[in-house]
This record gives sequence, C-alpha cells and structure tokens, in this order.
Amino acid sequence: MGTALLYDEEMTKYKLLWVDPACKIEVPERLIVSYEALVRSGLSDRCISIPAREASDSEILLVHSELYLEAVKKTPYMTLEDLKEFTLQFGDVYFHPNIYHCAKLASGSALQLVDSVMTGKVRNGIALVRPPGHHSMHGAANGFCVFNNVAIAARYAKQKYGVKRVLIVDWDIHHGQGVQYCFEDDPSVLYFSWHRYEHQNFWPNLRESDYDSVGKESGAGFNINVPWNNVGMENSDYLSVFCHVLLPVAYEFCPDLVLVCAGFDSAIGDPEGEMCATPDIFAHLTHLLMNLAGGKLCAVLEGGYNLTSLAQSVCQTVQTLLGDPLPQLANLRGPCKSAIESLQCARSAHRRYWSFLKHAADPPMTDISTKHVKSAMEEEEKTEMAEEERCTEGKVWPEPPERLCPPVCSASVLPDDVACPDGLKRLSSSKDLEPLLVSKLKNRFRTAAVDGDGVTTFSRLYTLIEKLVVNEIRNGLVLVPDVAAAMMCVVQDLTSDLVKRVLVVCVGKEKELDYITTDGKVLVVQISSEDSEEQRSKYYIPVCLKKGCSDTSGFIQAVLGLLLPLGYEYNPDLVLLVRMPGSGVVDSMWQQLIGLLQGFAKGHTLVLMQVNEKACMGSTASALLGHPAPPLQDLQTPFPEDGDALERLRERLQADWKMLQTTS
Ligand SMILES: COCC(O)(O)CCCCCNCCCN
Ligand SMILES: [Zn+2]
Repeated sequence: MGTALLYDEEMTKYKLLWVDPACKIEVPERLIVSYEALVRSGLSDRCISIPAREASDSEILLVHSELYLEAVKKTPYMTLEDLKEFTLQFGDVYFHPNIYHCAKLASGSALQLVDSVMTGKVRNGIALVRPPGHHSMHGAANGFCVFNNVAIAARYAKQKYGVKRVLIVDWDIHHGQGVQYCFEDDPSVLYFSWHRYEHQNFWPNLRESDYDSVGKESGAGFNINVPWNNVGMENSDYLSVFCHVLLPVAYEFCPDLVLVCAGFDSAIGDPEGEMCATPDIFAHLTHLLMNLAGGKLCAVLEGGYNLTSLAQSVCQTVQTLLGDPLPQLANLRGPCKSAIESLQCARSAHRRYWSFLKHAADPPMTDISTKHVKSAMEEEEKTEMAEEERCTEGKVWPEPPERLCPPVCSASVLPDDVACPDGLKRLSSSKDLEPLLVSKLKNRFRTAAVDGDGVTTFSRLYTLIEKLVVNEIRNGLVLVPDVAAAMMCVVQDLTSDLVKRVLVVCVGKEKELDYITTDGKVLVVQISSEDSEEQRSKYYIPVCLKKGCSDTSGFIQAVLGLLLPLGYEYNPDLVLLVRMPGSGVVDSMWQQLIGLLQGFAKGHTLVLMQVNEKACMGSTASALLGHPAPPLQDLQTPFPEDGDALERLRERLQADWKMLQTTS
C-alpha cells in the first residue's frame, strides 16, 4: 500500500496584505518550496496524489462554532480595511479575501487524507496545507490558523469510521492549544505536544501549556505537554522524549489512527523555534510512529518558516512514509539538563495515569513550573547575551544524507528443504570460505552444526552480511541448525572493517555470552527470563523479565525505554537479531521489534533463527519487508518488579549511556 500526498496550489493564493511583524513569516513560499522539493527529489511521483477538497460546514462545525464560521464566511467580501478590523479581534493571525477558501481546502485535505487511510486506499500520507490549524479554537482564529485541520480530522475519523482511539502527535515547536482545548476532557483522543515554553515566556505564553496540564475529568492523562524551557534542543532531546514519554504511553493507548501536527519549525534554522535538531530527525520521529495503529498515519503540515530546513524536513518525512531506509543519526550525546527536567516532569505528572510510566521518578527538585515568570529586564539581558550562541537563521547544517534503497530488500539463507517466504530472495550464491575459517568453525563446534551443508550455511551467512554492509541488500533472515553457535560465529568472525559496531539483540535465554568483546565493537542486549547480575558490563546488558519474553507488556517497555535509546546512542552499522529457541516471544511483539529495529544501521537487520522455529518465518518476513506490525492488543500492566528493575537498570547504566537518562 502506498503513501498519499495532498497538495493544491490554490492554498498558496493568499498572503499578508499589510504590515504585521508577527505574521510576516507565514508566506505562500512555505508550501511552494515543500512541494517543489518533493517533485525535484522524485518523491512526489512515488506518492499517490489525492485531490484536495473543501471541508463542508458540518465538518467545520465538528470543532468550531456557528457564530465563528458565519463570521469567517463574510471575509471574502470584505474590503482591506474590514479585513484588518476583523483580524484585530484575534491574535497573531491575518485574514485575506481568499483565506476562507484556503482554510476549507486545508481542512478538507486533512479529511481526504483520513478517508484514503481509513478505506485502505493508502497506508499513510501527508497533506501540505496552509493556513495551518493547531492554534485555532472553537470560536476564534489564532496563530496563523483559521480552522483546526487536525482536530476536525480526529472528530471526523471517530464519527465516520467509528475510530475508538486517536493519537495526535504535535511536533510543531508551538503548543497547539486549540487541539488541547478541543480534547482535554476526551479520553478517546490522546494529544501529545512538545513546544518552546521558556517558563511561559514564549508565545502563546499560556500557563496551561506546561507539563501539569494533563487533561480534565475523564480526559485526565490524555493530554501530554512537554515544555522546552531552553532553545537549542537537539536530536537527542527529541528522541529521549519519544522513547521515555510519548512511545510508552502511545503503545499503552494503542490508537486506531495516528494524526501528526507536522510542524517543522522545530527544526534547525527556524526563526520561531531556534532549535538545533536536524531535518533527518523527522525521518526517525515518523518511523517511530509507523508501527502504531497498523501503520495508519496522517501527517498534516502546521508550521515551518525556514524554507530550507522546512523543505528538507518534509522530504525526510515523506521518504520514511514511503518505507525508505532511515539515515543513521550520528553522535547523539544524550539529552541536555533542561530536556531531562522537562521529560522527568512530564513522566511524573502522568505516572498515575499510565502503567508504563508507573515507576517514573518524582519531579526534579528545581520544580520548573514554579520558576517565576522572569522579569522583562532579566529576560532582555538573557536574550542579548545568548543571541550569538543560539541557533539563529544563520545556523548551517549538513544536507541530509541520501537514503538509497538497496536493489534487494530482504534476503534469506535457508536449508534447501525449507521453502522461501514470499517476498524474500533466497541467497544461494556463496563464495568458498577460506580454509582457515572452515577449520576454525569445525574445531569450534564439535557438534554437527558445521557439517557439509553447515559450512554452506555459514558461507552464505557471511556472504549475506557482506551484501548488507555494502547496501546491496537491506535486511535478511537466516535459519541455522544451532542459533547460539551461529551467533557466536557472526559476532567473533565479523572481520569486515565496514562494520565498526554490531548491535546484538538476543531474545530468549542463552548461557555463554561471555565471549562478548569489551572494546565496544559489539553491544549485546539480551531480553530473557534469566537474571545474570555478574556478567553485566557496558556492552553486555541483560534485561530480565520475570515471566520471560511472552510477557509482551514487559517486553515492549524494555524495548522502548532501554533498547531504543541504547541503539540510538550506540549507532550500529549492523543489527543482529537472534531469536533463541523457545523464547516464547509473541508474534506481534516480534514484528514490532523487527519494525522498530529498522531505525538503526540504515535498516541492515540480520535475523538469526533456529530451523525448528521456521513456523514464524512468515511474520518475520512480513516485518522485514516493511509491512506494519500488528498492534499490541490490551497490554497488561507490566510486572512491578520488572518496571522497577528497568528504572534501576537505567539509573545504573546512565553513566555510560546518556540516552537512558530520565532524571536530572
Ligand atoms: C499552527 O500554526 C503553526 C505555528 O504553530 O507555527 C503558528 C505559530 C504562530 C506564531 C505566532 N507568533 C509569531 C511571533 C513572530 N516572532
Ligand atoms: Zn509552530
């Protein structure tokens, strides 16, 4: 299934007609450069073009008042003076004779996107629209927004398709207060927003944008605010909040649909955000949401004012929606102190509502919400002093790396008598192994693991690895007689200097892992029911689940809160996923794991499985081919001792692994 792209140049046909410093950044070129970048890169041709349409009155009235709609209806016939007059009643927004038409097209585009995804015409998609939406409210325009496109889309999806739970992720750098007001008492819509806040000193300067606005009445817990109290936030800060705040809650919420308020003013170079996250971060933010709701994801453009980083960020997002390999994110240094404070506050504010946050720590001593709103003078001094080191428009960043699709997506190495799963390419070619290696293999295993066809298997395995690291193949599945032996070989004989770091994810218990090198060339994360205190080192991290890998709640909590942050910080060139026989891991969890691991090493994942587990080859192949993993249904509360152990493990490891920090 494909990716929808909605764009109509009619939405470029309105602009600011008078002088207003607050609104001058919201220009038609925002849409033009975004679409042109998609065309130039060939991405638009790979999408399914869906026409825009005007939202109807009844659709707009899902969110807005009749009074407000009737008032906006009059704007096409207003003189310039009347438009200025009309605009004065709202904040940081402007009207234009054609903006009502464009606002209906923007909302209608979001609804077209929902229709395309909910009817299965496409898997996911993006709508490039203006005016944006997330600030507009029941009876008011605000912050360049006229109708709340995403809020209307959420209500529309529930009404027309009976969607039970909608997740709205708002990665725009401003707080979408309009969305928050719309759903704050509604437990069927979970709204997550991060936003520049600076202790209420940043627009829209609302007390209710802080982390302690968790929702109201039956909506308590379904509104998550992560305030950024400093500028200059980087990729590490964004990923930490996804791993330690959003994703645990999103998986527990188990949405039927994901809507993204895709504002790109949170990218480097943007005059509004003044952040330092690079455009390729949006490839990963999108990827991390794509295994929710069976992949049903609708992204709707909100902000983004640096035309260069906006266009790059849009392309990064669309490329991920299309299923292309992800770029490697280099040198993630872990979240800054301010980001840790913010995520710690958000986690502690929500621990009473979400069992996946149950063991979150208390808020930091320096409770950031009570910091008095700095005096204007103090604020002024800070601004002047900090100006030069801030990420202003003058900031430069590298063009995102090309994300090339290997000629072969998924290959398999199987015994001759095992049929190759659909979509996988069986690897039968294999160069002869050096005699030295053969003898090493033979004398390492007295077992028959390396008999005649055993050597063939290993030679094919090594061939496959070589093809992965040169990007001829994206990922692969290997069935071997003895998976522990094979893992040892792969780990110890990886001579290719193209592979500097291998992330080994071992699912299920395996005794002898003591051969792990400590030079950092290999990082082993083992998830099993075994507790092995003694062996732990920086590069060997055993996670113990009391009930073993069949406990999906404990498993996904360990993946999101430990494996993902570790993987991002370690930044491997190859991921080896080893499924120990009898691990008991649930199929949907297994597919979620494979899906999430695709975020590392440009998707170069090698899955090692035992021949006698060939029954789960089909689902493994499906996940390797990029099909969305099935949702993890009705997750139970993770075992307290497991949740507690995970927090303790993170505390112990965070000195070595900065991305595990959740407390300041
Ligand atoms: C949903 O619209 C997208 C958006 O969130 O980016 C709108 C931001 C309005 C920012 C208003 N203050 C501008 C002050 C100028 N320095
Ligand atoms: Zn914004």
